[in-house]
Amino acid sequence: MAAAEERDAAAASSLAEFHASRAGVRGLVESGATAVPPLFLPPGCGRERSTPPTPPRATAFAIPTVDLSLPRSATVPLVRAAATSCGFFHVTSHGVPRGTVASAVAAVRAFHEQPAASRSPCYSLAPVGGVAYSTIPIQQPPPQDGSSSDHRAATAASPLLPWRDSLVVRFGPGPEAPDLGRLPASCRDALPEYQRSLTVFGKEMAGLLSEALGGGGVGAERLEREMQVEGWLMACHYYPPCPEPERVVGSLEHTDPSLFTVLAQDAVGGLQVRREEEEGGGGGGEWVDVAPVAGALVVNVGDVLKMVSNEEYKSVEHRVVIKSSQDARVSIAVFFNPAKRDASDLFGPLPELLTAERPARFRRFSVPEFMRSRRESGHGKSSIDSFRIAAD
Ligand SMILES: O=C(O)CCC(=O)C(=O)O
Ligand SMILES: [Fe+2]
Repeated sequence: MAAAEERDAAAASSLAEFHASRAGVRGLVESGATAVPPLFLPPGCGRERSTPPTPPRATAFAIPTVDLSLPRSATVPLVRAAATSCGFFHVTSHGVPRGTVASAVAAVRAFHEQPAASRSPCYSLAPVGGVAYSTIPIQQPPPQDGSSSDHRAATAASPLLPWRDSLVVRFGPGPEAPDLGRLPASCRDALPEYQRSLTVFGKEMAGLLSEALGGGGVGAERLEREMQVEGWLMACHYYPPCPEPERVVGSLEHTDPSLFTVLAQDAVGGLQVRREEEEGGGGGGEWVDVAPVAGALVVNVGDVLKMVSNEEYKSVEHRVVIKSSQDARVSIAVFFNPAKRDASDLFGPLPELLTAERPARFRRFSVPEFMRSRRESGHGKSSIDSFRIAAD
């Protein structure tokens, strides 16, 4: 066997061994690991190099805040300014009771911190009964030089794991509730309650994002009508403390495929967004921390809304770094996606946004087509390039 093939085979077998433990990254920490196994080291950041990557520059930048206790005449322009500039904002006075958020975050922590024997029956890379607990391998971006014709095969040959375990719960579609029977009692109560509360908040957010589009030309129900916005997919992340935090990634840089995402995070921190300097962004902007704000939820625009808004709104790259060798971090992301998912349900820039000066920048697409493109081209911002209409 050639050396490269041997390395790939060894990596594939350590990945299989890791999944077979069914205990996640937390299992490694519990077993007393003092060094990070190679599976978690991004190429160029430790596998071949002994020096750690340069940490991001500390920047005094805070994402905007939208206070929903203000009158609508004030919140709509605030949402517009935030979604068109940095694509990420904090929302306060959002109507989701503090206790509901705190109970959900505590329940997620409780799930991940129960003994391995209790959480391992849920370990699965594919959702069973709407529930999956696993360390989801990172799909790495394809090489820039186009040398790999089969990106997925290349990714499978050099697996990379995030320093994160996730409990993913799908609450819909359909009347059937997810099977939460194997989760601790705190999760069975707190997660559905949080999801119900977020559904109400998500509708309000969809209305605001809709009304803030096109400088007043699009009605508050427009997105809801077009896309039947739903918030059924909940990713409950747990980032264990890491003995070598600077060598791992909690989440590789990516954009969200959603219309928009709502994130609750505890006080540990680690989420970073890439600031884009100019329209279109060169991908070279600096990384800045989204410091946790007590009581606030984070909202970010996803790729689908970026395209539907004809790029008025920004879907910004973000990532998670591990800050601590002591504290585990918990976050809960709820993805608000279009409910219409058939190949015949086409979405594209809303016609009322299009003018001679600003013609459609994206062609129409269906959700399955969009998800396929994302699988093929990685989770970075280039995944929507295949829908872009070239400017003359
Ligand atoms: O944990 C976080 O702060 C971010 C999670 C995230 O970006 C995602 O689930 O898409
Ligand atoms: Fe994300």
